[in-house]
Amino acid sequence: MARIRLDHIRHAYSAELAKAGTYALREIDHVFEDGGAYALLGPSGCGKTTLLNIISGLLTPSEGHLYFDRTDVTMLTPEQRNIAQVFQFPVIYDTMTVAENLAFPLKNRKVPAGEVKRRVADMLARIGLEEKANRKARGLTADEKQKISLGRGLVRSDVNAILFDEPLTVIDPHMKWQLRSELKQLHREFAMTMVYVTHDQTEALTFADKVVVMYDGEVVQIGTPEELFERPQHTFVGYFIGSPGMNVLPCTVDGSDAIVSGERIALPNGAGFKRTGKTELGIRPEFVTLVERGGPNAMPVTIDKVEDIGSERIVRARLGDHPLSAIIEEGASVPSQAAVTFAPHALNLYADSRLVDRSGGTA
Ligand SMILES: Nc1ncnc2c1ncn2[C@@H]1O[C@H](COP(=O)(O)OP(=O)(O)OP(=O)(O)O)[C@@H](O)[C@H]1O
Repeated sequence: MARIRLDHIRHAYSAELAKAGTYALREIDHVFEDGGAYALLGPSGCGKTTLLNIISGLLTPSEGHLYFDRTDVTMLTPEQRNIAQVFQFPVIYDTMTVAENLAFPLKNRKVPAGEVKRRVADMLARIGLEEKANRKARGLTADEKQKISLGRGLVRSDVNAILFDEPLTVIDPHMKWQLRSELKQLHREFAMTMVYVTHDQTEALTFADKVVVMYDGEVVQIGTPEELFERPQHTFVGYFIGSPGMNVLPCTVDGSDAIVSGERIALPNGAGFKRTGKTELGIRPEFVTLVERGGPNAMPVTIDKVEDIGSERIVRARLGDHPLSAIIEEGASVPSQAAVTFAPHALNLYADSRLVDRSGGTA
């Protein structure tokens, strides 16, 4: 498999759009390591499919270069790039049997018959279609057809990468989990380079080693699920990952304190910096504690509502004029004169939406 390097890639869908400065991808300069499982995650229109299509060769970028290992593949066709693709909807041959569909990409590449038989049998078991191996694909459900598509994508071992574009959309919800586990297992066994587009955070966080969060035509962070949770590099990542997302509170900075609605909050790293742009303090609801007013560092809040979500409750409150969510345990009491404290280690400071690092600069 291959290491994929995106070298200063930009893309506008027409010369007019480029002239107007409207780029679907504004600047992508990243490396996807050989054997890594990456999920491209972001809201509708952020550029995930555009980026995937540039990797597959369905689109040529307006600017920049794409490398598979050391080979510049920017101008190569999808066939020349030797990749496997799985799309949102099934792409299979209806007149072939399930087994013939799986064997097709292998026979095309002149894989010896014994090897084809072994790999097809293995894949049939993984996608749970052994009993339908000799049935024509035509009569199968959409769900089963998409499993064949997945199988066809995964059956080859000689590809540079396997690209998935929202492949589980048509799959029944209870099967999704099983197929995701199967993908993960295959990735572990064969260390395939996988790039998986989704707008579903659960799907991204359970599938990928590294999640590539995209926002408005840019990659705002590439990180493990833990990194995205603990240190969102951009306020969008904090807001998009987690349920509810990170609280983002407008603030000013005075020395090593942040000031939110007149409340002074000591920053953990004492990051003192002078800046005239927008500054915000990020704190996840998991690290906001509800307390009685009057205690040390307690900041008074107004509670709007408390939502039950099974084993926990979400408290929707306001700190001054700013909405603030806290997660508390199911049985925990909500003080009538409520205030909050923030766990110091979980405070993140942002300048113009980017995380301020320990030296006071932005990521
Ligand atoms: N063929 C096209 N012509 C012009 N603009 C396009 C074309 N395809 C996509 N775009 C625009 O490019 C931007 C990125 O689109 P893209 O489909 O890559 O986003 P996405 O993150 O995959 O969204 P979704 O999750 O809805 O598929 C959007 O603003 C979209 O309107």
